[in-house]
Amino acid sequence: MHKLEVRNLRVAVGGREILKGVSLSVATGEVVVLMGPNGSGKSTLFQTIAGNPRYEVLDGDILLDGESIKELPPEERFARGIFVGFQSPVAVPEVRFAFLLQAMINIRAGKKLTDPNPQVLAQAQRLAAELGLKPEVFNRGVGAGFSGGEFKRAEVLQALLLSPKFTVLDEPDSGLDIDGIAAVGRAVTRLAASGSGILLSTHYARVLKFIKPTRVYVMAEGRVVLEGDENVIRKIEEVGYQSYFNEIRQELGSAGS
Ligand SMILES: Nc1ncnc2c1ncn2[C@@H]1O[C@H](COP(=O)(O)OP(=O)(O)OP(=O)(O)O)[C@@H](O)[C@H]1O
Repeated sequence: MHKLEVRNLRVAVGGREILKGVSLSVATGEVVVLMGPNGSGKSTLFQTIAGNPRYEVLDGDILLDGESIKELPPEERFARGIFVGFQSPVAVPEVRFAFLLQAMINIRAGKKLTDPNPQVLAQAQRLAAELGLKPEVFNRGVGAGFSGGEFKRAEVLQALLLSPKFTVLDEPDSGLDIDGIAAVGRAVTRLAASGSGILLSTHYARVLKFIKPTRVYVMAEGRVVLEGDENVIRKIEEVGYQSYFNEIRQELGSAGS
């Protein structure tokens, strides 16, 4: 078993402290869901896990199997098995999507870059069909003219092809049609069953139709304020964040009085 752990992480962006001591963990085979109101810091956490240099770690740590990775460059984190799919993926139209897929496989295997090999392409085509992606995307530039939904599906395809130790997905269900949500949900479940540890953020309880979370964390204002199971997601869907937070405050208040 492998473990990815975020420990008391404080992170600043553009000189402003956004994460104010976040702790959470995910083990291989788990599906961990991260929720939280807009602006609570979920994407900041994911960017920091990926190693985006614009996100300055002020304190705390990110540990892979107990070893700090917070000083490692993004490509080294990736090579060690951490795949991060972003909320708004970046297009790189100059690079063919098929080439990117082969490059990822080679980097993970510690090999030099090569042209796409036929087996990889065949596997990618099968996965694309499952995810409802048109096969022509492989000959297009990365993200070149991709719709929002195609971008999300393409990110999940990369994860399925790589079978990373950890798959970190920022709102993989946003911008997808119903079939897309189902396809991505099935893919996430399959990734976890094959041993990848999943950390994903979402705003919607509809994901529960397709995934069974091991654990749910809720962030607010740069902190993890709640940890629980899928009932937390149902409650948020039912009453919204602020009412839920108020309810908890009241319960804590009456317990303390
Ligand atoms: N580059 C930046 N410069 C300054 N502030 C930033 C920057 N990036 C993010 N922030 C701020 O950090 C806070 C957290 O943003 P983040 O995108 O991490 O939230 P989120 O929980 O992912 O939100 P959402 O659910 O809307 O995607 C927000 O107040 C945002 O404005």
